[in-house]
Amino acid sequence: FSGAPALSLYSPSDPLTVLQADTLERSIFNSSSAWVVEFYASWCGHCIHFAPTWRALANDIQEWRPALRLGVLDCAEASSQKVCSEFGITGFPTLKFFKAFSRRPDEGIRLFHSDDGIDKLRHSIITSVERHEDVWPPACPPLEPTSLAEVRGFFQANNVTYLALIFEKADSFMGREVILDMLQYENIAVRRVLSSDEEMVKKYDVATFPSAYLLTSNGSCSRIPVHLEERSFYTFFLRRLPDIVRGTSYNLTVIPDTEPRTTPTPWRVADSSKLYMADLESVLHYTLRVEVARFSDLRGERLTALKRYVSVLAKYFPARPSVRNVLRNLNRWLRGVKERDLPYSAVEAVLRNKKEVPNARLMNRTIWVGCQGSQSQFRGYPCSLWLLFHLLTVQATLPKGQNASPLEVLSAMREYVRFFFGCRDCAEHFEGMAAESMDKVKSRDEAVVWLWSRHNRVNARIAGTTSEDPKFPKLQWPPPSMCPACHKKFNGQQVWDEGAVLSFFKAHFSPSNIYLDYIPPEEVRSARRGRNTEEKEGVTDGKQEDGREAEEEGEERTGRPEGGTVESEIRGSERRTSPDLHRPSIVKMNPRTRELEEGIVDLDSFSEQHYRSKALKAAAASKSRRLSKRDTMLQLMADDHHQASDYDAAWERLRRKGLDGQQLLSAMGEEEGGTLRNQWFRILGVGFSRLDVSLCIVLYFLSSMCLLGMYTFFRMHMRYRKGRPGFPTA
Ligand SMILES: Cc1cc2nc3c(=O)[nH]c(=O)nc-3n(C[C@H](O)[C@H](O)[C@H](O)COP(=O)(O)OP(=O)(O)OC[C@H]3O[C@@H](n4cnc5c(N)ncnc54)[C@H](O)[C@@H]3O)c2cc1C
Repeated sequence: FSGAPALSLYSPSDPLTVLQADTLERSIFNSSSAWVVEFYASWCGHCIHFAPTWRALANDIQEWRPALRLGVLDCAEASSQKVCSEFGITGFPTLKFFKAFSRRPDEGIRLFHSDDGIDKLRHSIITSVERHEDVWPPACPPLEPTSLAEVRGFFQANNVTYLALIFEKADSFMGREVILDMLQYENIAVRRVLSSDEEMVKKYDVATFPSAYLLTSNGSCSRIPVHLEERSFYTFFLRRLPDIVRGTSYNLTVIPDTEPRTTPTPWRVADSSKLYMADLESVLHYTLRVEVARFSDLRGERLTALKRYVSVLAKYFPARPSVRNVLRNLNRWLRGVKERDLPYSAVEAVLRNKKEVPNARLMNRTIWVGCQGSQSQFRGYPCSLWLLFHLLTVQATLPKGQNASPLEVLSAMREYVRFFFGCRDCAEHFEGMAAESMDKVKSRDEAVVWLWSRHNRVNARIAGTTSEDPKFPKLQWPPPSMCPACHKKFNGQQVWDEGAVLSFFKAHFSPSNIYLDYIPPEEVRSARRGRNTEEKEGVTDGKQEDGREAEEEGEERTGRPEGGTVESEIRGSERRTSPDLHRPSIVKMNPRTRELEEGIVDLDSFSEQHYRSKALKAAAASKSRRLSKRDTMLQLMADDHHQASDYDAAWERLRRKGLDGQQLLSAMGEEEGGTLRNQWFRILGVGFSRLDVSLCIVLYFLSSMCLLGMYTFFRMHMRYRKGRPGFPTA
C-alpha cells in the first residue's frame, strides 16, 4: 500500500459534528442547544474501541438534535492540541457536557463513561440536560413529571391534537427518552407521569409501569397498544398517528462539518528488524511537547514523574548531539527546580531554546517510520512509546547504568504512563500490571525481560480488536522469523528462551540498530553557523506531519510572546527591537571563538552578559520570581554546555569520517568514553578555553622555574658567605 490514508475515527456522514480547533468554540458557545463533546486522540486504543459506541449513540439520539448535539474533536491533531489543553483535556476519551448558552471552556461537565454502553450514556446525558436551571434549551420540551392539574387544562393551553402520557417508576428514563424522541414531531406532546402520583394513577386506572395512554383534543383516552412497553415501540406508534408530521420549525444553526484536515502522508518504507530515529525523536517531541503540555501546572508527583522521565532520557537515550543537548539541558534545569510546582510554559521555554544554547534542538513534529500505521489512527505514538522504553531498559544494562536501581527506567515509565499517558484506560491496565509484579524485578536484565513480557501481555489482550492495525497484526514478539533462538520446545510445547530473548533485545535495541532514515540530517550547529541558519531550516523543512512547525514560525514572525511568561515577553520585545539577537550572542560577545577550530564557547562571558542582562531587564519589569528561576536554569545550561560541546565535536569528527547513521550512533558510545577521560581538562578549565588553560600552564611552569632559580641562587650565595672567614658560625 502506498500511503497512510488520512482517516479519522469519525466522518461527516456520522450524525454528529466533527469539530476542529477553529469550530469548537463557535459551535458550542452561546448555542441554543446543549452539547456533548467527545475529546479523543486518534492513536488511543480505547478511543478506537469507544468510537462505535459513540457513533451508535449519535444515531440513537439524532432526533434530539435541536435540544442536544453530539460532537467529536481529535486532540491528536496538532491544530487541536492548544484548544484541548484550554478545555482541560488530560486523558482520552473525555466526554464533556456543555449546557445551552455556555460561554467558557470550564463550564464543561465531565461525563463518566468508562465501559458504559449507549443506554447508560443516554441516561447520563438526560441527567445533565436536567441540570439546566436558569436557561432551558428552547427546543427541549419539559422533562419533569406532569400533574393532574396540567393535564386537565392541557388542550386549552396547547394547540395540539394528541397528548401521550407515559406512566413509569421514578428511576425510569423511558418517558424522558420518548419525549426527546418526539421533540421534532408536530401536533403531539409527550409527558411522563410517576407511579407515585396517586391522583393520576387512579384517574387513568393504571396498573402497569411502564405503560402509555393517548389523550386527544376531542376528549378520548386509550391505552397505547404496543407489543412491548419499550421506548422504540412507543415512538414507532406515536410517529404513525394521523396528522403527525416531522416539523421543520427547528432550524439548527449548523457550522458546516468539515473533513478532518489531515493531509495524507507518503508511505515510508521501513524494515521491521530495524529501529528508526524518526520514531524515537517523534516520541520525545510528542511526550514533552504534547502530553506533558496538557498540564499547565506541573506539581507534586506529576512534577517528580517528569523529572524522572527526563532524567532517564538524558542518561540513556542514544541521541544525536542536538537532541542530546536538549535533553541534558532540560534535565539539568529540572534538577535545579526546587519549587513544588512549575508552569509548563517554563518547560516549553527550555525546549524551545531559540537562542540560549547552541546546537540544541528537538524535532517539533512527528515522523512515523517503523511505527507508521496503514491508517492515521493506527500505531504512531503508542508504538513509539513502547519502543522508547524498551530501548531505555536495554541502554540501562550498559555500564553507565551499573550504579542505578534496577527499577530506574521501569519506575520512570510507570510514572510517565500514570501521570501523562493520554490513553487513560491503557494507563490503568499498565498500572495494574506494574502493581502486580514490577517490584519483583531485581536486576537491569530482569527489567528488560519484565517490560518485554508485559508488552506481550498487552499484545495478547488487544489482538484482533478494533485498535489493531490490520496490516500490522499483534504478535507475541519477537516472532520466530526475527529471533529463531528465542523460541524453543519444552515437553512438546513452544516456550520462550528468556536468555535468548535478552540477547536479542540487547542487539535489537542497540544504537547500532538505529537508522536515521527520513529525518533531516544532523548538523552540528556550531556557534559560528548560528541562528540564521536555524531559521532557514525551520522554514524549508516545512513538510510537517502535524503542522506545528509552521505555527511556531508564525509566532516567531509575529513576535507573539510565548506562553505569556515574563521572560517570553522580554524575549518577544527583544526580538522586535534587537536584530542582533538573531545571531548567536555567544559569537558576538567573544570574537576570539570564531577563529577556534573546535567552536569552543566562552560560556562564562556568554551567560554572564547575555542572561544577566536579561535578569536585569526582568528585575526592572518587577516580575522577578519566574525570571530568577529561568536565570538559574540558564546558568546551569551554561555549565552543562562544556560537556555538550565535546559530544558535538566528537559527532562531527565521526561524521566527517563518513560513518552512516547507525555507525555514528554506536561509535558515539565509544567516543563518549573518550570524552569522559578528558574531563580533567574541563575540571581544570572551568570557564576557560583550551588556549587559556595552556597559557596558564606555561606561565605556571615559567614562574616555578623562576622561583627555583631564585632559590638556587640564594642558597649558593648563603653557602658562599658561610664559607668566608671572619663570619662566626652559630
Ligand atoms: C503502556 C501502554 C499501555 C497500552 N495499553 C493498551 C490497552 O490497554 N489497550 C489498547 O488498545 N492499547 C494499548 N496500548 C497501545 C498498544 O499497545 C499499541 O501500542 C498500539 O495498538 C499500536 O500497536 P503496534 O501495532 O504499533 O505495536 P506495539 O504494540 O505498539 O509495539 C510497537 C513495536 O514494538 C515491537 N514489539 C511488539 N511487541 C513487543 C514486545 N513484547 N517487546 C518488545 N517490543 C515489542 C514491535 O516492533 C512493534 O512494532 C498501550 C500502549 C502503551 C505504551
